[in-house]
Amino acid sequence: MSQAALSLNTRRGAFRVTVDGDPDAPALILSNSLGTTLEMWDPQVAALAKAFRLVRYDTRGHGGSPVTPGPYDFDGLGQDVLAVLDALAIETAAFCGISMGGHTGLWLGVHAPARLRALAVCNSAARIGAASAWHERAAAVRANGAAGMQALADSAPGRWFSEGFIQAQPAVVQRAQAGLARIAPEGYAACCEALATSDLRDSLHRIDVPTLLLAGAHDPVTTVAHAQAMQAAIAGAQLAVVPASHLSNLEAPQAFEQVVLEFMASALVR
Ligand SMILES: O=C(O)CC1=CCC(=O)O1
Repeated sequence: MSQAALSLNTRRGAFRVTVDGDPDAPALILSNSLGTTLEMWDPQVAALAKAFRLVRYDTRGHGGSPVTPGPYDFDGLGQDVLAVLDALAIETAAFCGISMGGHTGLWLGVHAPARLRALAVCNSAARIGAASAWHERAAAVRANGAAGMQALADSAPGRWFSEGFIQAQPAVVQRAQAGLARIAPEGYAACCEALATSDLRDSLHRIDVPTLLLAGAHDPVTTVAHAQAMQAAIAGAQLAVVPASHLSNLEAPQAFEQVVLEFMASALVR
């Protein structure tokens, strides 16, 4: 049973946060993907909170965190993480993020390495998608509001899950779609614009924290090849491939948890 979400006052606004696990354990902060909230991590809470002081937050523009007008950028999304850590008096933390959340982790690895003990970048890339496609998506959402979010939710299963999983686990898929339909259009659009403008490919070589790159074997968005390219650029980075599509923590929760926990255990004893 996880703790109720709280509204955490930080220097960058009031973020919706949950904190589970032993307050004296090492901190691990989890960062959600585009169009989801901290609830995306519900399947992982029991396993991860046994070993960590587990912090989850809604990324800006999502859930109960500030929906400030866009565009956003990853300097801002990364500073948000540091503000959450500061508000909780956490000096250093391990970080795990999926997709947009993983890209936020890459930004932190480049710009705030002193705050990170370990970095798990899951289903992500140093450059996610094409700028023009993100700008088009942002414009469509701003133009169509809630109906635009519903259209994105209708098309989400093919971006997020493999066909077999969609057939086998319709309740999980529908819950994720319903969550996406509830995201504020401006917050979603503003994050699309952050993705449009961020390219960390030339900065990855600066990351020197222990790094895991977790990819989904069937992910059509951020592919195994994207993870391999990041591995080639980040010294000592580990690569793991799990049998899943894009939202791998939902599609292959046990494999996801095992890979992340094994990586964190080895990284945190260094
Ligand atoms: O388009 C999607 O929903 C997939 C995705 C890209 C970045 C992200 O966080 O999710």
